Amino acid sequence: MSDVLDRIAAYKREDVAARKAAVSQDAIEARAKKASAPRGFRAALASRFAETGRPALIAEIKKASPSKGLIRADFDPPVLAQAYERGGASCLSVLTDGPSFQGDDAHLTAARAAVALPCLRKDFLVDPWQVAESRALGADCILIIMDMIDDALAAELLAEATRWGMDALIETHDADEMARAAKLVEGRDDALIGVNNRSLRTFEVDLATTEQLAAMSPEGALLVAESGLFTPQDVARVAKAGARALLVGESLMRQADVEAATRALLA
Ligand SMILES: O=C(O)c1ccccc1NCC(=O)[C@H](O)[C@H](O)COP(=O)(O)O
Repeated sequence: MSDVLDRIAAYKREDVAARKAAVSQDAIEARAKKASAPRGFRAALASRFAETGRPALIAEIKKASPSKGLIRADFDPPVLAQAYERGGASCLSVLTDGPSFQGDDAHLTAARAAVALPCLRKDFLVDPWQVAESRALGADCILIIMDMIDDALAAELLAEATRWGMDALIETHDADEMARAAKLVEGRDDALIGVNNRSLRTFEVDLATTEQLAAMSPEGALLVAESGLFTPQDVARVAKAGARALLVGESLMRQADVEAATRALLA
């Protein structure tokens, strides 16, 4: 039986085929060219880390997930984006996948318009066409999930992101994926490598994943610890392992006062 990640990949391929049939490559590129200029996503994380010596926060706008179901009923992306910005986030991550996360492309455009922060389009990319689509929506960074695609497609997505002036967060979860990611960014000085503490196949979360993989992260890459971060102690643990940025969704999304919770997590 296929697991969640395989099911997501399957429906994404169908969805993208339908989107491409409706909007050609030329048409999506014309839209991408009209989008507001990319905001430096990696640069924002690097400069916050350089200023404070502490990991910078990528705060996630996440309504629901396959592992947790509904996370936040009172869900207003621009209001949440502003609370995150006031609370000290350096960047946003906005889920745009509908079937599994109750996300929407409009969440990204509305959140980005409400703040000055760079935004990651948090979605499952299985076709280079989606990179231009992401830029057309205003995204400043895309996500490349190594577990979901082969090396050739990962290289194409990364090249497309670079062509559009966007950053790419390259997500890994085990040693093999980290080795593939390191090869992918060989010779680059702008790598942004994520370690997801959650298995996207079993949903098991373990912060030891960051501790184990950090040492394998290529030199010069900015390391992002993703998922399962709830307390300042969790933050200190992944920082000690070498994380220079954090990607946090659920623990902040569950709080009534998102701005205060963001401040408290970073305190
Ligand atoms: O969150 C899930 O259940 C999930 C399931 C399948 C694929 C991806 C999934 N999440 C994406 C993420 O990586 C997280 O949204 C992100 O790292 C924030 O995690 P958290 O702080 O634990 O909400």
